[in-house]
Amino acid sequence: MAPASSLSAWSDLHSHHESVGKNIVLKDAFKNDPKRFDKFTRKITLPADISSGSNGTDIIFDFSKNLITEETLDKLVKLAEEAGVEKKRDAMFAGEKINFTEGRAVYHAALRNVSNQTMKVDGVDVMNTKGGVNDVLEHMRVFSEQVRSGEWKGYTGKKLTTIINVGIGGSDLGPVMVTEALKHYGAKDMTLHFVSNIDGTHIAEALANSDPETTLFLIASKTFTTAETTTNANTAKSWFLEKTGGKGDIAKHFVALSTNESEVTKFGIDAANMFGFESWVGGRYSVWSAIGLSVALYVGFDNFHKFLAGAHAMDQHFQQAPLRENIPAIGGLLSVWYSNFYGAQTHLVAPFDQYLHRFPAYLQQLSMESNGKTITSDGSPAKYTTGPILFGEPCTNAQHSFFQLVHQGTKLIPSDFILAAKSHNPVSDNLHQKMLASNYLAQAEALMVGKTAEEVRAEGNVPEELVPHKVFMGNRPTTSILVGGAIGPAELGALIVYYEHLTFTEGAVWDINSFDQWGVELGKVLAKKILKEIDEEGAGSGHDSSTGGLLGAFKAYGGF
Ligand SMILES: O=P(O)(O)OC[C@H]1O[C@H](O)[C@H](O)[C@@H](O)[C@@H]1O
Repeated sequence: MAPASSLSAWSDLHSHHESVGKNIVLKDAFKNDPKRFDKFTRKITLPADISSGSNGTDIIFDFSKNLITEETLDKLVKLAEEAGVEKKRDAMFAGEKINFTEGRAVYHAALRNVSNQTMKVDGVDVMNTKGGVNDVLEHMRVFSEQVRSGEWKGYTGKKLTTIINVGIGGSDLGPVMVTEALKHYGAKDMTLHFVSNIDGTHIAEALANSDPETTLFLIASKTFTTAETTTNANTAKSWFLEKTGGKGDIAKHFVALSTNESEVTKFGIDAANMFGFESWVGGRYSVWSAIGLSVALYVGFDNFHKFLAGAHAMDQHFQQAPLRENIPAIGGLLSVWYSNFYGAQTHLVAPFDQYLHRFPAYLQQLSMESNGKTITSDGSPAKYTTGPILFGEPCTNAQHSFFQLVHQGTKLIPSDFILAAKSHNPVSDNLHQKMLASNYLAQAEALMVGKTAEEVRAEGNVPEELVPHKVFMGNRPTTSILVGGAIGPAELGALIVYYEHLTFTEGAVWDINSFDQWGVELGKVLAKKILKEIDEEGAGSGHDSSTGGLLGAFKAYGGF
């Protein structure tokens, strides 16, 4: 494929931005077109049997507060067509090796293919082959039901009620985010810990309150070679063997979620207690795989299955809807519009939902590890900016910290706001929910309409020198996502996949490989060298004076 900037739709969008885009005044656009909301809102309805309520949940994506006209959308769709977004999407769903730097298919959609359509990689049916998607799901179902019911017992015959997931990156962020988001559905007698950091504090704190007789360790690592995870896992194993006086049965208390059977067995976990997946599942897309075992244990397999089914519904939408109606494709194209034509550098995601408090952290890996790339498909550097800096925090908290910059700073920050119409906790007669919703609506409105100097003056009693400080420029774009019910497993699955395919669309337009992550390697290699040097005499070798100086100081102060 060609670099995006060589496409004719790209230059066309540049002229369109000059003549139309930069002159759009959103509040006027709404005044002039009473149908703007309808024109730019898209909806997906989840099947009733997987939705959180008794009817199928609608999820509304209101794109109308974005800096677009109908013509802009047409031109963005044209860009997607010229960039081959649909072709690339179809290649992904056909199991082609679109991860071209690693020679791998990108097939996480197979993990949530609950309608069991035929999906093949290299001619092999990945759904029904031995050890394939359906076999692993069945293994997860049986195991999670045994643990939850107490049929699976620890070495002294007790039920396992503490789950410690040891993993990092995609082997951590998905499970953490999803178990937090679905806490309402979680087993009340279960305590979960997620140990990711190599900082010994993380594992120490998790072990401090855990009882080896009732603790289950999930060692989650696609490669089973990640330094943090193998080190934390070994520390956990030593703790377990020491606390049980060597009587503890590893087979009852340790399972592995991995693609690497030989490393798993070397670690001492029986292959029978390994939940596998394939190399075509990228780490940041692995919560749908065996890596999601903590989710299945916590919320139960039926709910895990609904989570997959909600994701599948969004996959089907992405595969089938024409680009102009395609929700994730529109999300991705808007991101390109702001990044490449308005010079926006960031993307804010603010869930108005406490259960989604780790959602932005999860999306950081999804977005930035996927599209934080410079090199295009022909090996040359992109002549345009790529992946935005994604950040966020739940609201209303974020309003009281960094929203100042979003409202009055010098940067354009396209923002997504997410709200569920129904709360799982409608306390105080829904007062909290109504206040939450009023903020969700008010923030998007305030960012859009702003406040002029005349309006500030009209409020009266404002000294003239304060007027400019109280002006809000407005015209700041937001996408409002409204879940027409409560966020249950299926709704969450669909929301995640919206962002997955939004990220896919961006990468497809930018002509980069969204599925490798070479950028994380250099630091790992240097850390290995320095680790050795900490145990050797001196302050290492071949370093710049800053690194060498700090290494020496660390050794002196730390007593190494
Ligand atoms: O699951 P693992 O093989 O242990 O990998 C864990 C993580 O580490 C790597 O450095 C990658 O950047 C991530 O994409 C991955 O999710």
